Amino acid sequence: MSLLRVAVPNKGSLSQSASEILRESGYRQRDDSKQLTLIDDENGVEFFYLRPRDIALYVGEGTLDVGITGRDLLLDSGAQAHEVRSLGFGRSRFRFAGPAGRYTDLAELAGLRIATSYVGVVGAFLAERGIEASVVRLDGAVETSIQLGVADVVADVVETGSTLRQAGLEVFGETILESEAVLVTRGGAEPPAGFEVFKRRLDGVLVARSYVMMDYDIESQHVSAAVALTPGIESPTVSPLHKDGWVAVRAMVPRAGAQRLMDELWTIGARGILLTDIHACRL
Ligand SMILES: Nc1ncnc2c1ncn2[C@@H]1O[C@H](COP(=O)(O)OP(=O)(O)OP(=O)(O)O)[C@@H](O)[C@H]1O
Ligand SMILES: O=P(O)(O)OC[C@H]1O[C@H](OP(=O)(O)OP(=O)(O)O)[C@H](O)[C@@H]1O
Ligand SMILES: [Mg+2]
Repeated sequence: MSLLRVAVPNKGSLSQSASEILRESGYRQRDDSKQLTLIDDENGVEFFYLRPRDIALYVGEGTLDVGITGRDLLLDSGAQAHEVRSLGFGRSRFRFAGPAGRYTDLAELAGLRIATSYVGVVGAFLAERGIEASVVRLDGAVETSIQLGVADVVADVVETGSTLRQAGLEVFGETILESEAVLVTRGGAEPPAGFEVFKRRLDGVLVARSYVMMDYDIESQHVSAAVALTPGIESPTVSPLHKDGWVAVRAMVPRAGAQRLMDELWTIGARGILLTDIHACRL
């Protein structure tokens, strides 16, 4: 059987979380950050640890079947790879920034020097708006380029904003793009063998991360009100209790807001309300 070839970020912000979700999905992952490839025979997958910036290119060329990278890096690459689903980690925004208080509107970019590591994203944005500006390509630490006189503004990934603040810079104009880690495959091609199982495993972990299992007991007369609050994914399980007139209800509920839901259930008479983590699932 041929192995599914999967690209995983070897360094940077996405690397650890990418390996984590793969581990939770039941795949082997490297223990040594210098390891370049790893074969997980039992699961029919070979992992290639690559720079996240290069991953869309390998997948777009069809050299590798699937990759985990950032949406911003995928768009920047211009590769023939496409986003299959977002993975919920490595969230950031791509923004323009300049000296605090200097600029307010992206129309002011005309004629300026813009430092960035994302030449593709910035070039496409300027072309779309018909703004003429020069782009200075840097590998990293772009925030320092203004102070050093090689650029007037920067376009970069912003997460907490603390790097910008430290450099005395401030974002201006609207957000260019919202990024997070994404799963990519080759655009327009048939999904490779083994991909459906791989994707279903990751989907299972993502659902398990965003849902919890809720159990409670309630008098039968209140069960429809309670079930309206906890409809579950398909439908909640309602089982009889030994105590007459009472039932036990079990349903998956979104993790966010689960505490509020417990308060509401209590108010309508539910008791013995329990929340438990789900580790994986297939829905
Ligand atoms: N705080 C962050 N800084 C940089 N990139 C981030 C951050 N949070 C999420 N990301 C995402 O990580 C990807 C950048 O990958 P990259 O390999 O450049 O990592 P990095 O965190 O910049 O690490 P390094 O600069 O050490 O290589 C992008 O998709 C970006 O949106
Ligand atoms: O908004 P923040 O939370 O401060 O994060 C954003 C900063 O983090 C990244 O830099 P990184 O540490 O990857 O260094 P680099 O510029 O050398 O890539 C990114 O390029 C920003 O500079
Ligand atoms: Mg970086």
